[in-house]
Amino acid sequence: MIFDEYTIKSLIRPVPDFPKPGVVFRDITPLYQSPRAMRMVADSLIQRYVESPVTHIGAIDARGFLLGAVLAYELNKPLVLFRKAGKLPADTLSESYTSEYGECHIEVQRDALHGGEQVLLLDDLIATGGTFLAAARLIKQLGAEVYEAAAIIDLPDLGGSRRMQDADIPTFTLCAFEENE
Ligand SMILES: O=P(O)(O)OC[C@H]1O[C@H](OP(=O)(O)OP(=O)(O)O)[C@H](O)[C@@H]1O
Ligand SMILES: Nc1ncnc2[nH]cnc12
Repeated sequence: MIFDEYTIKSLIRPVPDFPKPGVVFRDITPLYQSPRAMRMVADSLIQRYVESPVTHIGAIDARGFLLGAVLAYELNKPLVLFRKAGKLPADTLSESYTSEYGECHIEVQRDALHGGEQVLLLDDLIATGGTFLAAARLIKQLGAEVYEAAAIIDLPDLGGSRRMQDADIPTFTLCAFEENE
């Protein structure tokens, strides 16, 4: 299906002052409720990575799991979960980061990667970049590499995509919103 940025953006709802005053929350639930739009999103990502050397899909808790599962299924790759603190059993590695709403921790199981893997990291949105950067540090600690970090939405005013560029993490997003959009 041909990607139509206008359709995708029209299905992302700005919610002022959620979850706290001053934050414009970009709500993707209308997008997930549109099979046609979700097919556009999934098809664009599948096309982009189908011939790539990606060996693993890394999906970020929680909204990134939805995209991650689709991509892992379609590309027939193992799915590695990056979860909020305290959710993963067995031996884990943890990284802390600061998001738009506060201090957080993200974890991965130590035996999820063994070294040399090329990981496609997926999430719904880049804001400060804290989450993607923390997941990228975990991937590096396990001896693997981020092939690319991909999301549906970039919020460039929050500086995340610039921080990721500064950290040499290739980044791909399907659309962007300026602060006043
Ligand atoms: O670029 P950042 O500033 O790190 O922000 C982006 C992250 O914030 C949101 O997750 P959230 O922590 O709200 O969790 P959720 O997916 O469980 O709703 C979003 O899904 C990203 O994971
Ligand atoms: N503004 C925002 N909208 C939706 N999810 C977010 N995660 C971090 N910042 C966000």
